Amino acid sequence: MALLLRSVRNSCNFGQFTRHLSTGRVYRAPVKYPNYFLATRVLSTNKFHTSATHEKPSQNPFGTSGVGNFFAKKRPKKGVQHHQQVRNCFHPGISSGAREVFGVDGPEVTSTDMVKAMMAYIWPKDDSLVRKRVVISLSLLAAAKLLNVGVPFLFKGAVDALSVLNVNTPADTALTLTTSLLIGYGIARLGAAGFNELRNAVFARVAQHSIRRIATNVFMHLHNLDLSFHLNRQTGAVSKTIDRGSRGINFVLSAMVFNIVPTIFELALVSSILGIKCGAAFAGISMGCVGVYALYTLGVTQWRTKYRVFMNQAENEAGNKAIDSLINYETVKYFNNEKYETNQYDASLKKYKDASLKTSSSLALLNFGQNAIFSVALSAIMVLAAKEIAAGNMTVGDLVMVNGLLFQLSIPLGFLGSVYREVRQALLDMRSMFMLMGVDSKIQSKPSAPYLYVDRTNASIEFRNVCFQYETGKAVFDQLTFEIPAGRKIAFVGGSGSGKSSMVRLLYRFFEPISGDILIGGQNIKDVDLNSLRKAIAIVPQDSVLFHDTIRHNIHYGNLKKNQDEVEVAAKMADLHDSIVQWPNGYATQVGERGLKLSGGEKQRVAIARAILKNAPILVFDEATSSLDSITEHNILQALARATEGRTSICIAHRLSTVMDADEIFVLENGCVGDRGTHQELLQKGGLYTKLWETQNKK
Ligand SMILES: Nc1ncnc2c1ncn2[C@@H]1O[C@H](COP(=O)(O)OP(=O)(O)OP(=O)(O)O)[C@@H](O)[C@H]1O
Repeated sequence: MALLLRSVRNSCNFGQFTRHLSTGRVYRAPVKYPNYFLATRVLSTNKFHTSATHEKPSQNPFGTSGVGNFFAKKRPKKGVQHHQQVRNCFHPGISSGAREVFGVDGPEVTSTDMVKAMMAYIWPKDDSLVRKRVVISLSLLAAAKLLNVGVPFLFKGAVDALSVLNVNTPADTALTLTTSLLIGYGIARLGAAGFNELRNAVFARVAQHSIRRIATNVFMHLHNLDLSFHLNRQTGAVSKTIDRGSRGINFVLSAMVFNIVPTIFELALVSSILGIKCGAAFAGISMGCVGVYALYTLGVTQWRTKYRVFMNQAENEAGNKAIDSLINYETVKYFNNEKYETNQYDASLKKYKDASLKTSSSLALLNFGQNAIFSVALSAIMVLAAKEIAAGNMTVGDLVMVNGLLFQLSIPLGFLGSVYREVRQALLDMRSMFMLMGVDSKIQSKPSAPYLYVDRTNASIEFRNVCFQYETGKAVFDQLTFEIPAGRKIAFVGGSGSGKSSMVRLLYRFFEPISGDILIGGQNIKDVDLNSLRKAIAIVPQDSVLFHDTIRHNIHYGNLKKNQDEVEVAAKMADLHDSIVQWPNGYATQVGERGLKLSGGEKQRVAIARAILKNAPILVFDEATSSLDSITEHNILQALARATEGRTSICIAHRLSTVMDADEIFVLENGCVGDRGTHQELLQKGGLYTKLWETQNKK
């Protein structure tokens, strides 16, 4: 049964799966995500809404999700500068938004900040090729728009030429003129379409390039954030934020360059032409229509925005619930809580549904209002034109031209309305992502911090009066003081929660002590380069979580510069090689998400091999052999004894028999080292160590 449960659980990739399982909101182009809808329908409860509640997908020419780019393997070096550029665009200030989404404080981000930040990507100072492409795209766009505006004029000419056919122009001349004008009309339309498509193709490269850089920067930023951020955040919310944010950027980039700016240009051009050719009344009506249309769209969209915010929050909540529940699949089953989990998930889906329904009904109001404004303006202009024709001031061709111009105007105007809606929504989606970019890492290397050069000869460790707490009023360490000379093997024992793992976190500088100092090789770890500090330590953590990749990759991860032979040597030292070669796929065996396809003992041995491969002067084993049977443990302890020879090592253990041979054993008690000595010395002292030993060895 356990095997069956594990195999079901192993067959799912949570990243992919939860994306399918999320609340079904696809920002654009649902056709591209057929599985997504299938999955939402199958897995969601009956109350689940359908895609009909979403706004219509718009013509996003760059329909790919930013997630693919987000995990792009190659990181452009220039991105580092951009990362800084983007971060510099934000004004610091505490935001409740960042706390809601990520559980941490972060800067508030305005739409102007985001547009500025994006401009740094779309017009990069350090990449002339991208800038050239932007210029070419804009030139193509201008050419397409000019041809487009010319189309109604050519048509007017053709109609007027036909209407004078029987008056005073010879038939042949009129027909030739009409034919030429109609050919010109066809060429203009074709040219406009051709330039538009070319512009799309050129700009696609700019957009994809920018999105990749932004996504890479967000990813890099996430890795630079403190452990405390990652302990507070929920994976579902962060991944949704990045997913929506990257797609938002995609949309805003194309909308800004190709819809908003050119449409305003086209509106101004058409209104001026109407004014010049047909008189002030025509221009007045058309400009009035544009003004009322814009005001109405802005006002209603502003009002609708809150529903989108609710939708995002509810979607994050549902995503988190789904991930949490599915990650704990076995626990849910052990306690028969499937119904409870489903109800919890359904409750968050209901919130999403309610917000989503409000979004769609408000959209209907917006669409209707926009159509009403345009229809009234169109009718007024046509009545005016009819009067002018009757008075002999305009020709039928003029009427056709006015009609053509207005219809031509209605397309970008309608599109501008929907683009504005989408842009507002995309900006909201991006806001969370940029807020994430604004969250600062408190633990960083000081500028020009020296590299920590330590080797086996000088890798001593010292804690001097270290006080530390995760939460106010709950001290973990109170004046913790000890010294480990280079090359010594020290064991840390103590009750559960006495702070053994926290001590290692401080050593890695994942957290800062409130007071006191930690020194490695005589250098305060606060003052040295953070990377060099972490390079000096290899750890087998308490929970050995692996990557969803092959066993070879997971061992190799310890030091990517090592070759495959060295990977196998490390596996041999960790007593794992013989097992691996017996598996059908050997070193190419996939370990499953978080190593779920391996047993606890196998995972632990992969983690040991990985730490051995890192070949650092300081080794930390945090309950490294707790999941092993006695024989394997014995073999590994011998291998570890060889691996730790000459290195400074810290062994954290509950099973005291595994640390008896340590040079010295430190007993953590009440936030400091209560007792220290060799195994025999501690037994003679009769303190906590003796109690633990006697309890463990009771027959
Ligand atoms: N991120 C955190 N936020 C708040 N408290 C924490 C956090 N991590 C650990 N703690 C608390 O700090 C104390 C020390 O935890 P730590 O994991 O260091 O103990 P430990 O000695 O390694 O325990 P064990 O032997 O059970 O693994 C515990 O009371 C724990 O609840």
